[in-house]
Amino acid sequence: MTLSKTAATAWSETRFWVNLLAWLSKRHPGHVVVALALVWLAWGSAPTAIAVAGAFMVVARSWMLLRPGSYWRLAGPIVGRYRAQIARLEWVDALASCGLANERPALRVVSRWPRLVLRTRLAGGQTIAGFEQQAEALRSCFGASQIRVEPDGTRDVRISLAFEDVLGEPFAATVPRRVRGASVVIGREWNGSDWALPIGPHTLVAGCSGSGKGAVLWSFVFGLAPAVRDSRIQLHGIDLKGGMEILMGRGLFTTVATSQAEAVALLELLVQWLQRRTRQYAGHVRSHEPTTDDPLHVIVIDELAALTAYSIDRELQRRADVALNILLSQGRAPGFVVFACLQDPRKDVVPARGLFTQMVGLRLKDSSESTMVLGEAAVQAGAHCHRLSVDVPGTGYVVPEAGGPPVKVRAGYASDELIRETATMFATPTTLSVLPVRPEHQRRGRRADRASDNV
Ligand SMILES: Nc1ncnc2c1ncn2[C@@H]1O[C@H](COP(=O)(O)OP(=O)(O)OP(=O)(O)O)[C@@H](O)[C@H]1O
Repeated sequence: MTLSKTAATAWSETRFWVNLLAWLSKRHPGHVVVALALVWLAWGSAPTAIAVAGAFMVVARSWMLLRPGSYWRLAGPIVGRYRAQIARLEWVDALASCGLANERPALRVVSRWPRLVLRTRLAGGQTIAGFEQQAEALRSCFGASQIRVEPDGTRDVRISLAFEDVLGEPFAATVPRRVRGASVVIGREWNGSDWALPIGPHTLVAGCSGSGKGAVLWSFVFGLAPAVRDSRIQLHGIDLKGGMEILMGRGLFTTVATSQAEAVALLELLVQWLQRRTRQYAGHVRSHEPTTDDPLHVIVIDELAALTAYSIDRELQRRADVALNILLSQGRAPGFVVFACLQDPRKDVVPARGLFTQMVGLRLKDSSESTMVLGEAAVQAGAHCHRLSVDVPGTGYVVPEAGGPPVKVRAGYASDELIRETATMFATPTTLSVLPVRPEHQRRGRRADRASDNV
């Protein structure tokens, strides 16, 4: 823990005790007067009392840092009770300062710990969207680190507040023993629960350089690794940054393309497989079930723009675009899924952006980029990718597949050793090499050379 973090924690701890004292004085003034009177009477032994109190605080803090699990099991419910009381006291003022005041602002505390979950009834003229728009203001009123606003039935709104930032400290990526269900665990959500990413939809992970796209990519690949070893999933990697990222886990990939010409050959081969499978399935099967004979093909692309925008060879770029669009628009049902990472989400860089059905927004440059990736509603509801700090790589926002407000998430850290170990342990039994395509202009050049040699 850095010095600044320790100072921030100490400051928040002090604020907590001062607030608690203020609340107790408001709520139980008699008890506070008696306690102060006892302290005054015991003033003669003040040094002992101060030493005991100091020792108590040091022990409590060390316990919290060294054994957070057991500390919060004991302290959590007490802290939760206190926060619920503070929320009750501040509720009316908070609503008023956020422009959400109403005549009967009833409040129900649904749960106190580890999150404070509040429920209130919408007054006439109020909407869920109104609360969503004010989510950020409500969050700061309660001094929470995270907030989530969602409908609860038809007339109530549920506000969940988290005070500890569980995503603040990095944690290691995990490799499961088997793939369970149709999603893989990538990391943690804002409230400490698992962040599971559905496998089926085409996924676009957008984030500027150093935002931690690699962590999301490898956590996704790790989640699929057991099915890769069993041949129920085949991974195909495209890494036009010379293979620096994907070749680290080469053993997991059936094919890898590290040049534009290889990438086009690979994508066009996959389109052929897709079309063959679609013909086989026509009239019999409507959605693909992965088996060893008919595996799910997952195409993992490290920097999508290198394929669709930054190539000097226009013909190869056009062919890559066409093949990618076919995979994105027709691939889901016959079992071809694209997972791509990207630094610059502008439409002229990635024309096929709209064909991705699942977006992960990591740290981005400005609010317009956050809107491009997650949509206006998500940004209004608090998905501020452009405000994420550089100190928390791998952190971002996702919009749940089932709808609802955006969720703050963080991917587990994938070290080079873990990538290599996983690639060895779960290596695919099927590897293929792709022969790079030769663009038409090169072939024409060759033919012209041969013709001039013959003259
Ligand atoms: N989840 C994480 N937890 C802790 N550290 C992380 C996490 N993800 C990434 N990092 C660290 O952040 C740095 C940048 O990560 P990474 O290379 O994955 O970013 P990137 O978005 O892929 O960048 P680029 O586009 O430039 O390749 C690395 O030093 C990495 O160790």
